[in-house]
Formats: sequence, structure tokens, C-alpha cells
Amino acid sequence: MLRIAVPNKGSLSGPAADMLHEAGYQQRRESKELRIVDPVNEVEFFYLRPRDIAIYVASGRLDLGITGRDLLIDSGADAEEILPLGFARSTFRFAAKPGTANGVEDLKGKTVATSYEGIVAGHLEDKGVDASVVHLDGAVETAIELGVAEVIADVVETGTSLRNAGLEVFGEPIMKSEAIVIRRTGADAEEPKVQQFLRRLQGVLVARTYVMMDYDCRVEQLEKAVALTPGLESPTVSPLHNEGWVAVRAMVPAKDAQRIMDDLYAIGARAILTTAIHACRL
Ligand SMILES: Nc1ncnc2c1ncn2[C@@H]1O[C@H](COP(=O)(O)OP(=O)(O)OP(=O)(O)O)[C@@H](O)[C@H]1O
Ligand SMILES: O=P(O)(O)OC[C@H]1O[C@H](OP(=O)(O)OP(=O)(O)O)[C@H](O)[C@@H]1O
Ligand SMILES: [Mg+2]
Repeated sequence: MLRIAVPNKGSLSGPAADMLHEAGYQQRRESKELRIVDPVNEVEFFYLRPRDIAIYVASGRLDLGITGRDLLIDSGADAEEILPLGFARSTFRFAAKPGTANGVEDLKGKTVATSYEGIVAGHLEDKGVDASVVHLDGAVETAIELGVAEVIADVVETGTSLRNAGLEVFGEPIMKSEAIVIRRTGADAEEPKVQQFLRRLQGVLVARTYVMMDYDCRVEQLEKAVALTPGLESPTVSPLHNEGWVAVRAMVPAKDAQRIMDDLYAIGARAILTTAIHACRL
């Protein structure tokens, strides 16, 4: 049975459970459940604090985990990223009152408050900057107002929390993060159960980002039309009862679907339809 760690709280937990559900896995019914077995799919899910997941996976007691890239790096645990999942996207940045600093080099002798001490200490060391780091559990934006630090380093998504605290980011982003699947560093990559789990999640990612497009066009326009909808491998082209016409079917990126429909219409394609993809294996 595959043993997988899933975030039990915070920004990662809802989207992770949604993705697993879309991939056909049973998920817990209420938020107090700590583990569940999905006997049909032969998977056991452990609901753990997002911060602890890399540590469990590195220990080898759990096969895989879903966590944030920033949390993995911060933990320093012996685990590695194997699949990015495209949700909980954020950047990790320094911020301070306007005019405090322009780059990491200005942090010498200053105090930085953060919940991600591992990332910050590592970054300061890489840059050769001697600054103090204060660990706080959350709401670090307030640390400056209350005089605990001159600078913070935190997760930034929309920037609303910083704006509300009268702070501004400075310097280059320290890192870009999103939800990821991790395994113990060097664990067997070919394990069939692991591969099947990853294929299911990849299927969800594709189903979320692509739509199926169908249309009819004149044979003379086929090459132009196919150039607009090359599909993932190659589009399906079927003859129509009306001579001189063909039906074409191809997957297209959902974000481009409306533009592609306009372009197809402009070259004479008709009966252009897009439909959602609910699941797929590529
Ligand atoms: N506002 C946000 N937008 C996108 N991702 C976020 C946001 N806040 C946190 N994350 C991501 O969530 C993960 C942290 O999860 P964690 O549960 O520890 O914190 P949280 O979501 O802030 O929850 P809480 O603060 O309630 O404990 C990290 O990967 C982080 O990048
Ligand atoms: O750029 P934004 O869209 O404002 O999002 C970023 C904020 O979201 C998270 O905070 P959370 O609400 O989880 O509180 P916390 O600081 O206590 O973790 C993070 O720590 C930032 O404060
Ligand atoms: Mg938080």
C-alpha cells in the first residue's frame, strides 16, 4: 500500500484534497481525521502539518508527500521534488518600510523576522551577508511595527498583507514556490505504484489546462487549421459525408481556446465546439 502525506491545514490542504479527489482517490470526510485508507486504490493518506511533511517523507516511513517547495527547502530534509502541482503559487521575498533597504546587501547588521528561517539563513549565507534572523510562527508583517525586526521575509501572493502593513518588497525574489509532490531523495523512481499515482495527478493537471476542440473545415483549409490546433501529438481528422469537408479533433490549451476559435472561424472552419476534459492519461 502506498503511504502518502497530505497537508491537514492551511493554504495547501483544500486544493490538495480537491486534486486527489479529482484523481479518483478517497479523501477524508471531516477535518479531524488523521489518516484514511483508500482500499480500492491501495493508498493510505496521512493528514499532517504541511511543515512536517518533508521530514516524514525523508525518514522513509511515508513514500510520497504533498507540500510547498518553500517548505521543503526550509526544512532542509533529505527529500526531493518530483512533480509541480500548479496551486499555492507564491514568491518568497524580503519586505520592509519603504526606504529601509534596496537589496540583500543592505541587510548587514539588521534583524530579519520570518517563519522560514532555513530559507532565509541559507540565502544570507549564499550572499555573504551577516544579519540576524528571528523566528516567528506567522503574521510576521506585524514584527516591524512592534520593533522585533527591521525587515521581514515572507510568502507573497497578492501583496495585500504587505500593503496593509505599510511594507514594500525589495531585492530579487528569494524563491518561487508552488505545491509539489516529494519523495525521499534517491527513492526508487520506477516503483509502479508511485508512477501510477503521478500519472493520475498529471492527468488532473492536463484536464485542468486543456479543452477538447472539434470543428469542420474544407479540405483546402486543413493545413492552416491544423497549424492552429496541432494537438498534443497530432489532431484526429475524419471524413465528413459532405465531400470536400473534414472533421478535426484536437486538444488545445484552455486559456487560448477563444482566440483559436476566432482564428479557425476566420479561415472558414464551422461548427467549432470546445468541451471540458474530465480526466486523461497521456
Ligand atoms: N497567500 C498564499 N498564497 C499562496 N500560497 C500560500 C499563501 N500562504 C501560504 N502559502 C503557501 O502555503 C504553504 C504554507 O502552508 P502553511 O499551512 O504552513 O501556511 P499557511 O497556508 O500560511 O497556513 P497557516 O498560516 O494558517 O498555518 C507554503 O508552501 C506557502 O508558500
Ligand atoms: O500576498 P498575500 O496575498 O497577502 O498573501 C501572503 C500572506 O498569506 C500568508 O499569510 P497567512 O494568512 O497564512 O497568515 P500567517 O502569516 O499567519 O501564516 C503569508 O504568510 C502572507 O502573510
Ligand atoms: Mg500562513
